[in-house]
Amino acid sequence: MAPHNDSSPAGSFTNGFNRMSFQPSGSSTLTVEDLELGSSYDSSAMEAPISHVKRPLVPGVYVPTMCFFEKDTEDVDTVTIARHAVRLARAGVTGLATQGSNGEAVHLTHSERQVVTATTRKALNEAGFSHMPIIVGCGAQSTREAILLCQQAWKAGGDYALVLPPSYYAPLFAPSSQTILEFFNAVADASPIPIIIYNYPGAVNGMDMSSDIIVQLAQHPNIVGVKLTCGNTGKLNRVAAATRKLSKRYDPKNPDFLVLAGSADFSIQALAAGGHGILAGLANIAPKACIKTIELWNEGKHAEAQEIQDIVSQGDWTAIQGGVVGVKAGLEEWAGYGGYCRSPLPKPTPEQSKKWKDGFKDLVMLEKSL
Ligand SMILES: N[C@@H](CC=O)C(=O)O
Repeated sequence: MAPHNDSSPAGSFTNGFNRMSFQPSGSSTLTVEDLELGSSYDSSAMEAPISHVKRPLVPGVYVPTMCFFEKDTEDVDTVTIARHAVRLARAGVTGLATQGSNGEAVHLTHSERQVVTATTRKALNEAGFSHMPIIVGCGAQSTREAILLCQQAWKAGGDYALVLPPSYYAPLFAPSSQTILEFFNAVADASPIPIIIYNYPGAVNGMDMSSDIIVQLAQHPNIVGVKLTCGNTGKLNRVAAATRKLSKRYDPKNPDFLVLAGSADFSIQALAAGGHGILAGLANIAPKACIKTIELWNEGKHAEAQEIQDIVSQGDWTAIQGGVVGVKAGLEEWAGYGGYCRSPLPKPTPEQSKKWKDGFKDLVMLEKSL
């Protein structure tokens, strides 16, 4: 059994149930020509060589970062992307995820996705956070495109791939069917970076993967975690328990298979059920509050953790209702940056912006006090 932070070379970046080698080592460089983006982008992030070092996936708070756009042109705003990544890192989060739901991946071309990831990697490295892992959303409708996204994520400096099941043709197969099993196994076989399963029924035509299929997939040597946005803590408990048992030498500080709550509003519930942390959009607004909730729980200060969780859950209700538009409006109102989502997502009216601002107020006050 090899935990993630063992001293193996950057060629065996896998879970410990069944060790195999996938991760190519060395370095890669993206070029503007590769990306065919034109001249409006800051090319420095793409042209810096990206060295692929091993960044362990440990328990904690992971943030699916927002993607930012220039107000007039809707071009990717690399300056704000870099600034936001560094702000989160300085707040103490464990890792970042680009191209999650909050990162508007569905609004980006493949090239733009690489720009966002490379910009984030470069910003973290330059600010002294070169150890911090980046997870990259790589879900796609075909197995072939998902593999391509994993390869591009690796090339742009991503360490792990967050993969949703395909869903457009969902009526043709069940969420826990052989088709889904084969999809994840094929992507994991071919991906140069380890896979984290993303179970988010709301984003994929209602497809809700069962604990049985997740545990089965967890035994693939290149599948190393799950983000459960389904909010089902019973499922989370079953997956955490089964993967713990599968582990030959379970280390809670460095588990072979990381089980993450997909929303901040069930952080302590997930920890109580054997989970290892969160990968949650609300941490864009209040990273310290999310971290504090988990720290207090892990220190056994359950009443204090519950108090903070109460505020976090209320804030998350605003994020859930406002979605990516509301979270961006909250950032703009409280942190002075954020801007708008890419079209066709609507720009909030002044009344809506005030509503989202007020909805995050208690959470932001808590955040500022930490
Ligand atoms: N509510 C979720 C949305 C996606 O998983 C989050 O907090 O990130």
